[in-house]
Amino acid sequence: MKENKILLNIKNLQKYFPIKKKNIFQKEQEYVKANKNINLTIYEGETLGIVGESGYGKSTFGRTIIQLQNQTGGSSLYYGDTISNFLPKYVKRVYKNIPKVSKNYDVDAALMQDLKCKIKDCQDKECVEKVTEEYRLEKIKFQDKYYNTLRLIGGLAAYDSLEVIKELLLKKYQLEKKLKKYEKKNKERYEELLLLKNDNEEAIQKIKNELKNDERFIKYEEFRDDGIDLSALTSKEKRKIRKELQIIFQDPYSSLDPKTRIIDIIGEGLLIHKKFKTKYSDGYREYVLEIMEKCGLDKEYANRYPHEFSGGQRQRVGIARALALNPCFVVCDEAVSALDVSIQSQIINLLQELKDEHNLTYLFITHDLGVVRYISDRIGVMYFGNLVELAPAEELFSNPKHPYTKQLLNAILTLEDDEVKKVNLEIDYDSKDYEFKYQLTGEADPDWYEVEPNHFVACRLKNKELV
Ligand SMILES: Nc1ncnc2c1ncn2[C@@H]1O[C@H](COP(=O)(O)OP(=O)(O)OP(=O)(O)O)[C@@H](O)[C@H]1O
Repeated sequence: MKENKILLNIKNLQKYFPIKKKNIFQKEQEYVKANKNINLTIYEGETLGIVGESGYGKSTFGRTIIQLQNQTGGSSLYYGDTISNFLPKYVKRVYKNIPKVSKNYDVDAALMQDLKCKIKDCQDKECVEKVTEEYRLEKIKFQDKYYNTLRLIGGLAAYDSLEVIKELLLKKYQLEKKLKKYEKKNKERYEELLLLKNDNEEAIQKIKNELKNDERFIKYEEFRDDGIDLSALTSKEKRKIRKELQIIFQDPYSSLDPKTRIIDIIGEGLLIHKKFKTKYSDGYREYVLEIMEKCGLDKEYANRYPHEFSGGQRQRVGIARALALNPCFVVCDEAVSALDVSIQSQIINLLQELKDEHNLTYLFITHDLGVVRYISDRIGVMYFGNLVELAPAEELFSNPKHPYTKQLLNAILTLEDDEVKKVNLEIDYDSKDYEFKYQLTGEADPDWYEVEPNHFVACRLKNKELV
């Protein structure tokens, strides 16, 4: 792992799939809660493994982060690009709504505070649990409502006239947009706009200087964050950013179009993202052939069809397709699970080599604990749509804390004996500072507690002051 630069910061990620109503009288919409409330930071250059049994939401998580599926709650902040370069549309919307949203902020923040106090007033454990859960859910709603605003405007939220802030920031957005447009087309206009931008920046800075010692300014300024919220992008923007966020699928048989030649499968994204105009453009063929070679595919095979390849070779095609656009983040969704063991290790080695060469970051989803231990820097354990434990790979294997992680590791250790001894998850698993109240219904314990440095576990804290 390189010097710990954050690439993605995932906050309260939620993905619910609506279930078709059983009949016309059913009023309440029901959901499959595939990802419930996931919080996670992914660092540039790391391989983060995600393990858990089938159906616990691993694939959904991988696809939702890169917005192949729409996120139904929370934010996924991406730092591989900047707000001022990408200029997402939601930023304009947030600026427009500053006065409206801010009007309710203090009232809602006070309500949150009341709820927090209510926990302290509780007389029994049952009440504490109920109000804590209520607080947790309200906090997610609160963050969804306000955090994109606070991340973008920071301490400026403390200024008396939010109309002025709104106008200044909207102007900033528009100028940045125009600057991008004229950058290559019209040097004179570009210079003119640059002067206007400097004026605008000066005006904003003046307000910041005025507010510098204001308590509220300091408080709000801490929220400032340059991450792009992937979940707030439009479909078009999601497609645009997808070139940086790629996925390698499990099944090398079904994920490749049987009627398309290998060269066209690998090059398709290059044309979609306009890296080349057509497949006859100068350099296109050479570019694709070079990627093929890097991924261990003979250039001679460029015009062949997927069915002419073995499983391992097809997976190399899948990798070449994902890497053609030079992404920085790649989700490997059970990328080696369908392959024979000997081929598996070749593909894993290829992924490692490519990672070093291109400074990639991997989210490596698998149910294979041997593979995940070998390839990952850190591992997250998924249980019923929640991340229940996160730790450096060796730490997780040598010092698992969560009952489900223990069960998972216990299962591989005893599989060879043909007898899987499962830990009973329904027990209270006690320790000095934290406990697990785990039921097989899969509701997660609400606290995400750092039990050792970089080792997090979802549990309940006995003593809330520890947080
Ligand atoms: N498009 C969808 N529509 C409705 N439900 C879905 C959809 N995709 C996934 N699910 C449901 O979400 C839950 C999590 O599925 P997911 O595929 O993410 O799990 P997984 O841990 O990756 O399992 P596997 O290893 O078997 O793929 C499952 O209950 C699944 O049925």
